[in-house]
Amino acid sequence: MQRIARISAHLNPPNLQTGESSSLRPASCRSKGGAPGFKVAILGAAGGIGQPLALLMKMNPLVSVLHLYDVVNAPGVTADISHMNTGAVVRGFLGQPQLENALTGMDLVIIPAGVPRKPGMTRDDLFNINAGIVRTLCEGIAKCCPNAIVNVISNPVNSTVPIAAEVFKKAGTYNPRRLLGVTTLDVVRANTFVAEVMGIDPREVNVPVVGGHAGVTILPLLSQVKPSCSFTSEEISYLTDRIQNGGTEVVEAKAGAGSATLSMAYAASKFADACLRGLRGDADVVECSFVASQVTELPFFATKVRLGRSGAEEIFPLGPLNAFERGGLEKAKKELAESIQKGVSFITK
Ligand SMILES: NC(=O)C1=CN([C@@H]2O[C@H](COP(=O)(O)OP(=O)(O)OC[C@H]3O[C@@H](n4cnc5c(N)ncnc54)[C@H](O)[C@@H]3O)[C@@H](O)[C@H]2O)C=CC1
Ligand SMILES: O=C([O-])CC(=O)C(=O)O
Repeated sequence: MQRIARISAHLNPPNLQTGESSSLRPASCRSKGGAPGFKVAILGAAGGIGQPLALLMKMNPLVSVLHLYDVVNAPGVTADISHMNTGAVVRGFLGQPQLENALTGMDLVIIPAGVPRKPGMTRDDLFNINAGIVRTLCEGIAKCCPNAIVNVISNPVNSTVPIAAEVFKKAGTYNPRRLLGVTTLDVVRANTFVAEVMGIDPREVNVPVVGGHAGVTILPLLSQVKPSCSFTSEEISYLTDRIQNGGTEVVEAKAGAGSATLSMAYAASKFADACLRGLRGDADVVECSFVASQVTELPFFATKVRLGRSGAEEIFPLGPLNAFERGGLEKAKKELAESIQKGVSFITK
């Protein structure tokens, strides 16, 4: 049996369309579906974020089936990832005709599809291309896996999440608990930069970052850092600026070759893992996310949320803010209101 498997690996190259091994493979070697767990799809899986994210999700023991969808290169990425000897069964899907098969039966759909920034661009400059991509993908989700949890990574998140919500409303499948904008990278950066300033282990730091995911809408609540720290006003100004502009720091360092991909894949996999632990029924799974919210007068806002079997089951209030943070909140809300409206109008106009 082992010998047959070894020989078949040489004789049966992966299917060029899907990256799965061909039907020439002996029946005794058919995939049995791996360990029990959740079914996860990554849309945009061949991209800068998609590839390392696929790697990390293939390593996640909560994942039993991993679908990798892209409009280019999905078979190659799938063939490569599928050789990892971890539990998840990997299948590849290439191009729009295969979108529905990629989505059918999924518990969690992660969307890093779309163009990234180049130096000099804002995230909003990506709207014209990425809005249409997110709309098409969400139409597929509404049709094929309307109960899936959806993690939106594609920028501008402040607009793409409202776009997704409007697509789901139109299709009659909208459940605000299940639509989650991924802002985890802001928290990951905040934890790292605060730990550097304080000279402590970044794994022990937790900085709530609220608002949205662009410039001044990224609002780190340094007064609520755990373990509790006190900062000088110079440190507050340095940290706030570095956290708000962390994305631009990477875009400039990559000098035209894209934006954050590796730290983002780490952040997306951390957030997806939290969603899966919530789906499994674990208690006290709390992460920041950009969600439908009544914490402010805006229809969407990022705060800490508790993730459970039905998605974002509890949305936590902002907590006490100091004067600096209250000022930041007003600036964040002004820009967020416009970005949210722009996303809504893209579908409803
Ligand atoms: N939420 C966040 O914190 C972050 C968001 N991003 C955003 O993530 C997005 C992706 O970034 P990268 O992976 O670096 O870009 P990339 O260009 O390397 O990869 C994007 C992938 O999406 C695919 N794609 C394009 N149209 C598609 C469609 N209709 N269906 C499926 N796949 C499609 C492309 O073929 C490509 O493989 C960008 O919009 C970027 O701004 C990036 C970093 C952090
Ligand atoms: O800055 C960008 O364009 C990508 C992004 O959202 C981030 O790295 O936070």
